[in-house]
Formats: sequence, structure tokens, C-alpha cells
Amino acid sequence: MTGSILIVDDDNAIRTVVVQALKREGHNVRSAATLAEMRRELERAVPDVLVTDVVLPDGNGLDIVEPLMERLPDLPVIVFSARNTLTTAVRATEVGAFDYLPKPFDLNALAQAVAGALERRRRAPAELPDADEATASPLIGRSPAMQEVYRVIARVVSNDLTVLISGESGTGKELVARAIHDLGTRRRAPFVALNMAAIPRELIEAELFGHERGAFTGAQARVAGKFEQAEGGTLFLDEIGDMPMEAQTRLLRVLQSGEFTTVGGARTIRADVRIVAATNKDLAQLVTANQFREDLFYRLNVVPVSLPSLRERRQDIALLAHHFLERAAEDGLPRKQLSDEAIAVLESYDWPGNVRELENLMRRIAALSRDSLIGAAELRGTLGEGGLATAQVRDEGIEAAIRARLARMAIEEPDSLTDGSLYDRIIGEVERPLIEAMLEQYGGNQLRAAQALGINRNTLRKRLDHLDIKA
Ligand SMILES: Nc1ncnc2c1ncn2[C@@H]1O[C@H](COP(=O)(O)OP(=O)(O)OP(=O)(O)O)[C@@H](O)[C@H]1O
Repeated sequence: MTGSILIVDDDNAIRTVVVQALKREGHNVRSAATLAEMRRELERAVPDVLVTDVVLPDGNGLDIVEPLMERLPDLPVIVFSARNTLTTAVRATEVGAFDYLPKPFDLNALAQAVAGALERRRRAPAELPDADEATASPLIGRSPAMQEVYRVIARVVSNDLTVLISGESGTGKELVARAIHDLGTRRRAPFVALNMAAIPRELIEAELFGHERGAFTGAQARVAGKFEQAEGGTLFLDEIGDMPMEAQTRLLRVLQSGEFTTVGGARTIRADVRIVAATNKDLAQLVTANQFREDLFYRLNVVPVSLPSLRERRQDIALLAHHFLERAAEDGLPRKQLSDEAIAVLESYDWPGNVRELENLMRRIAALSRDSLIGAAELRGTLGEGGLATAQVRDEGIEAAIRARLARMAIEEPDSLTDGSLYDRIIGEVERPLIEAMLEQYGGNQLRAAQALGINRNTLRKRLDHLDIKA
């Protein structure tokens, strides 16, 4: 299908290329370089599709789209922008744009968007949420992979379609689920999360659907489940791949009928809840292995969002690192900066724990580093390292190293300070650097190291074997 297209962009090169490409597709194309020119062209003749940039010399393209939509509700507008943030993508959708393309874009993607716009030319635009509260961008990243994520989010905030987010641990699945809720029409109602991997399997159904008094041993009162708590809002089902089969069957029934029954009760309750599910497993593979219901998979996978691992979007690492250092400073930790070499170290690391690992590292650095400019050597010493660092024990002494370790645990794994494992962990971590430091001090002489430590030489040998220290 071909039609008349108006292209607005102040960049001559882009405008020329886009005009040529769309003419090749058989469209009738006009162009404008400013808002004023766009208005003049629109007065002359209303096109079938308007394609506009956001930042124009005499104003913001989005500001004109909103009033335009009121006047010409059937005109599909495609917005493209180099301001590749979630906020721009969502705002473009909110003001009524038909599609949003982050710059730089592929000409095929534009041709496809134009074809889609022409096809849906006569459809009324969907009802959209207010623009006022949707300005903060919770997700950081400008890589093409993240822009694709923003596009999908922008498409689902104004409807109730079920979303399935997949991605490795720490890639931001919960953050995306929250963004969909916070930017969407249900944002004034609750966002309720349940992690299937974090609760005993036999309690999952009661957690989801609630239970009546006496439904099982220990059920002393009626308890509302997550479906009821999320009424009118969003229910985030994390690690959905770990959901037991029976709970899967019940969930499927809710998705089909919009109703559920509490555990141990005849009570049927209507569920007005949007479902966003997440998984770090390959759900399709679980379906093949008969561990996940195929029909439920299709019910959940209406809009798939695939989050890239951090090593697949290395160009975002510096941006994220600065963001986390800034956040740490806002939380009262000392303000730190990274040297160019330090950023290069971060960019070459593989980040098995993804954004969460980067966030933890930046907080640790902010809390513990003595310099305000972090260098590459310091980062290398900290990356991927879990326990007490030998170098730190040697440089600062055991007491300072233990205090630093405790501070780090308080930030990264606060439970470990109270779960009864502390003595064994810290002693285990201290023993290695302690023995290594003593051996180093006495030039590898085990007898003198053992004397300094005040232990028998045979005990030292056993510990060396146990800790696999080559002496
Ligand atoms: N794009 C991003 N911008 C800013 N912060 C992010 C981004 N992605 C993740 N984070 C931060 O990283 C941490 C981990 O994110 P989140 O909990 O959403 O990951 P997840 O994929 O749900 O992890 P898991 O599978 O382990 O539950 C959070 O503190 C989150 O705020």
C-alpha cells in the first residue's frame, strides 16, 4: 500500500536519504526541516502519514503531535529521535504517536512502520494515560538492544496485554515490570510481586489465591492472596519457570476465565489484574521438557520482552556505572569518579551478575575506596572478588580489612550478618590471607610462619593442604 508522507527532520542528510528511500517504495513524499515548515505543509495538504523528529530548531516535535492528534485523530504519526530514553519512547506513545523509532534507525524499519501506519490509517487511536507523571526514566541505557526494550514497553503501557520478560539474573526484569506498571493506566493501583523461586512450592497456591481459615494446618485466619492484593493493578510473577504444575493449571484458569477460587473455599473472586511474568530460564525449553504447560506459555507470552545481558550492551556500562555512583552519593556515600582506564576495565569485564553486579560494585567502591578518582588497578583488585582481599589485609591490616568486609556484607548481603554464618565465614576468609601474609613475611619458611602464628608446624601444613595454598 502506498500513500502520501510528510517527513520532518532538520538534518539534511537524513531527510534526503529518508525521502529517497520512501519514494523508492512508491510513496508520494514531501519534507520539512522545521516546525514552522511542517505547519505550512500540513496546511497545504494533510498527508496519509507524518514522520517527524523530536528535536527541531524551533521546538519539540512531540509538542505539536498532541494538538495535531486532536484535530486529525486519524493521522498516524511516526516519531524518531536520537534522545533514546524510555521517557521519549513513552511520551511519543502518550501523545498519540503511532510508532517510535530510535535514531539511528534502519531504513527497512522505517518502511515497515510507514506500511503499518498506512494499513491502520483509519483506526481510532487507543485511549492513552496522562503524560504528566510519566517523565522520570527508571531504566538506564541507550544501546540498540535497550531501545528495542523501550519500544515494547511504550507499546504495552496503554493496554492490559500480558507481558513475559526474559533475561539473565540481574538484567532488570523486575525494573521493567515496575516501569510497565508505573507508566501505565494502572499506576494508581498496587504493584504486587511474587517470586516463585523464593517461597516453598507447597505454599505458592495459597500465596497467589489466598486461603480460608482452616484450609490447611496453621491457616488460622482468612488471608487474601496476591491476586486480591493486586486488584486493579499489576501482579508480577517472577521466576515463573519455577511454578509447580498444579499452580500453573490454576493460573491458566484465571487467565482464561478472569476468576479464581481461594484455597479451601468455595469463594469465587473476579480478578482485575494485569499479569507481567519473568523468567531467567528458557520457558519454551521447559515446555518441550514437559515442565511448563504449553497453553499457559502462550497465554503469558502475548508480548515477549527479551532483556539483553550486560555484556551484550557494553556501550551502556559507563552510563550505568556513573548512574550508580551518583545514586550512591545521593544516599550519603562519598562521591566517586572513574578514570578512563577504570571504565575500560569495566567495559572489558563479562558481568555474570549483569546490572546488579555492576550496581553492587559501584556501591562497594563508593563506600570503601579512599580516593575520589577510581583507577584501573583498584577496580581490577575488586572485580569478581568475594571475600577478604589478601592485598587489603597486607596493606591495611586485618582489623581494617575485616571491618571493610563487614561493611561490604552489610551492603551486599545484609542477611549474612544475622543468619548465624558470620563466624565461620569471616574466620574462613581471614585464615587464608593470614597464612599467606605470614608465609610471605618469613620468605616461605613454614616453621617461622607457624611460630609467628602460634600454631604447630603440622597444623600449618594441614591448613595449607586444606586451603590449597602452594608454599
Ligand atoms: N537498565 C537499568 N537501569 C538502571 N538500573 C538497573 C537497570 N537494570 C537493572 N538495574 C538495577 O539492577 C538491579 C537488578 O535488577 P532487577 O532486580 O530488576 O533484575 P532481575 O532481572 O529481576 O533479577 P533476578 O532475575 O535476579 O530477579 C536492581 O537494583 C535494578 O534497579
